[in-house]
Amino acid sequence: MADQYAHSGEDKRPTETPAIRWEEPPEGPVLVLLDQTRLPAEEVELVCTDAPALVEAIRSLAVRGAPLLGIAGAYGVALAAVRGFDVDEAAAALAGARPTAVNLAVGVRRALAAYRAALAEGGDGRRAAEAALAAARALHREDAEASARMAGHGLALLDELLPAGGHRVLTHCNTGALVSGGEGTAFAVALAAHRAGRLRRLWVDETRPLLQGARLTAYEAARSGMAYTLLTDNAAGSLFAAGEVDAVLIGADRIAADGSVANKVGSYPLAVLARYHHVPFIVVAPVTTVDPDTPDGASIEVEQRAGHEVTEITAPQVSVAGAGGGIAVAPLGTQAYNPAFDVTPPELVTAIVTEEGIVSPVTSEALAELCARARR
Ligand SMILES: CSC[C@H]1O[C@H](OP(=O)(O)O)[C@H](O)[C@@H]1O
Repeated sequence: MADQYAHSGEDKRPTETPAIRWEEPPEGPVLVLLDQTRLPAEEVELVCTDAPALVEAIRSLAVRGAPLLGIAGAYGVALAAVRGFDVDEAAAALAGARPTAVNLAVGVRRALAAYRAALAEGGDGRRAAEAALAAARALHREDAEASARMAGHGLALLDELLPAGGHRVLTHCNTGALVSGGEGTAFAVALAAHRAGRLRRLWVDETRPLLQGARLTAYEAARSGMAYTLLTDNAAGSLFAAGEVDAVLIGADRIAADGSVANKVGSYPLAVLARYHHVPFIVVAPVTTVDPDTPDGASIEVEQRAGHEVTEITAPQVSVAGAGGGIAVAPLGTQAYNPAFDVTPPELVTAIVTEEGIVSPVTSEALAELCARARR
């Protein structure tokens, strides 16, 4: 296929503004988020001063993506603590803001444990708040380090599995710096391949209904200078049939103990296509996304979102028209099925890449070891 959509440009930071940062202005500590619902049209920041504001930002996907949700959840606990709110109440609201990405509960749990441990050791509220903040900062740092290591492992796997020369990789949803303390998960692998001169093309699924691919991955890919092409989700099959896909790289929101992978809806059909066309289907996720306490895919709670996300087009540039704030593309009153995620069974997963290495094939023994690492 002609490279008519090749894009060349210097390798810039995906956005000038970090996805999340903790600030301590004179009026008191705040959590500053890059509002991802406004991208790619504009970089707008949300300033959260309490947990309810952060819960709303999580629910609206102003802040999103499993690893970043974990970091945000941990900072949210610290924010409640430093501002003297009820920390247990804040932690419960944050952990319950979205059900599928296990990282959110993990991040909240880490900061809450640090807070409670400081109190148990006789520390006062201020000391306990500092402990929660330190736990959030540590998770932020660890995720950035994990992202870099996953990128290295993932590129090595692509080089091992695929013929020499440029790799043509298809990805779904958004898994770059906007979901991470670093450069992301699956997108970080594509970025590493690009920087090594071994990415021939990144195929970007638009990812209906919220268009994380079209709005966010295309934005990050453009700024990186890599060759990328956007496609509708329903066009992926024809790309496989044309032999234009060498590997699929996706992220994850929860990996169950049996290796089932919950990820953005549309991931499971890609796994079936990849298997049918003998293309590696590679999941890239930090160990914090592995959930030893969820036994299998059927046990994963898949978030069901509002129907208007399907029946209306809601993008930063459009004006208000439909009930949900977008332009109605379906008759008003149309009911819609809108699962935010789907679950891919382990037998369709070629490899799971974490910061600790590559699990392939996905055997019960390898999964048991991965789960043990997740429990540490
Ligand atoms: C690697 S985390 C990114 C992950 O999160 C996305 O979901 P959402 O945009 O709803 O937060 C999607 O599942 C991505 O794979």
